[in-house]
Amino acid sequence: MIRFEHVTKRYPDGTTAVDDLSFEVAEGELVTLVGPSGCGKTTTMKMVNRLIEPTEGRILLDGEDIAKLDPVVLRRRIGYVIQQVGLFPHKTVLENTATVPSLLGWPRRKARERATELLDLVGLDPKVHGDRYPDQLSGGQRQRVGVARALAADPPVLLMDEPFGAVDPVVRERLQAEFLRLQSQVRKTVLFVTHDIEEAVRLGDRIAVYGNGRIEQFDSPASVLGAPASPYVADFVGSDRGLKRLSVTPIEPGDLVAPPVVHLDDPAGRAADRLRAENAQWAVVLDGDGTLHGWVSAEALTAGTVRDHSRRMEAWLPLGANLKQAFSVMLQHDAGWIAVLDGEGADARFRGVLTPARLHEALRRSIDADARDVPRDEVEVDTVPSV
Ligand SMILES: Nc1ncnc2c1ncn2[C@@H]1O[C@H](COP(=O)(O)OP(=O)(O)OP(=O)(O)O)[C@@H](O)[C@H]1O
Repeated sequence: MIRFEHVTKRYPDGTTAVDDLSFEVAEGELVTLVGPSGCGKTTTMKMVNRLIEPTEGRILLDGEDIAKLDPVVLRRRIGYVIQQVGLFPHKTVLENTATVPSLLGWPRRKARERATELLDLVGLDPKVHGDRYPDQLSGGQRQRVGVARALAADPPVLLMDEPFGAVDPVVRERLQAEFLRLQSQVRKTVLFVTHDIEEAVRLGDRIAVYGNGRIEQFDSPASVLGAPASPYVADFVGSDRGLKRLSVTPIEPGDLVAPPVVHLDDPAGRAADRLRAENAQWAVVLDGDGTLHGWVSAEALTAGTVRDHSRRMEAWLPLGANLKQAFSVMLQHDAGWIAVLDGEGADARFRGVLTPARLHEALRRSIDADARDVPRDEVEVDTVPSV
């Protein structure tokens, strides 16, 4: 979709901002460009919409050399979001959002309808915020309008230059989560510049780690964190990269253990026998239809049915949630394990449980799997015996 071929940018004063860059962004992919200040990220991005022209090399958009396209026509295919947002102060939020469709000559009503739809999509209520002016919005809301405006003409490509850089960390996290949700719906091809490695790993399908005009590593977030290509990258991602990697490592079926399972209406005596036979202290309790109800301890199973003794289990996640969420849920519920289901709906089935030891093992196996380029369930790691 976007292809850089040996692109170099030298500014007139002799600064080489980008040096012989070659990489490709696939259709619908979100690539984050991350690196310290001044390493060439913004220059890279601005060459895509021709705010800056390369000195050497070429950039292809859908196979077409962008140097041969009219810049105005080119920019219609590219949404652009920057940190300073750049909303027109004398125009309402709705008018700001409708800017590009209006420029493209859409009928006024259609442009406003589209703007209304977009505001909704980025989490702003058009009825509440649509008629306000930019200075009547919070920083986070202004950023949302910036994203809505960039998406208004439905361009296939989005360029985002530190779009969430100016808001506080809490708002920033929320905007990132909302943007991920939005991207899963609209599937744009996105180049996203940030100097924040946490943001880069959270948002990127792949990350380009920049160092002085060159890409030092271009890889999945898990690989960049698990197997940095050079001491420079290792230093940039930080010594706590194992911890950061938790957030990009999903829970897989092979990570789960299968504890004894009993049903709500089982007689307590029979359930107690099962647990004794399996030498287990507790069991997972399922409803009649196989959905998760909770858990029961072996010693509680005295008389009646399992229902009389079982406790509700709030500590659960769906498969595919990441290990950081798993750890966080364990801490939040002070739980020694969490249940893992095959989805989030009311009919989600119980798949197994994740324990702290298995969580650690999953992390180690995923690092090993990336280093050896094999699927995670093919990796064996030595398990530290429990004490
Ligand atoms: N117009 C210009 N003339 C000369 N040098 C420039 C110009 N614009 C940028 N540079 C230099 O090119 C290099 C790359 O700049 P660029 O803005 O691409 O970096 P960046 O990685 O986006 O940095 P930041 O994170 O601080 O925005 C820097 O050394 C910068 O000083």
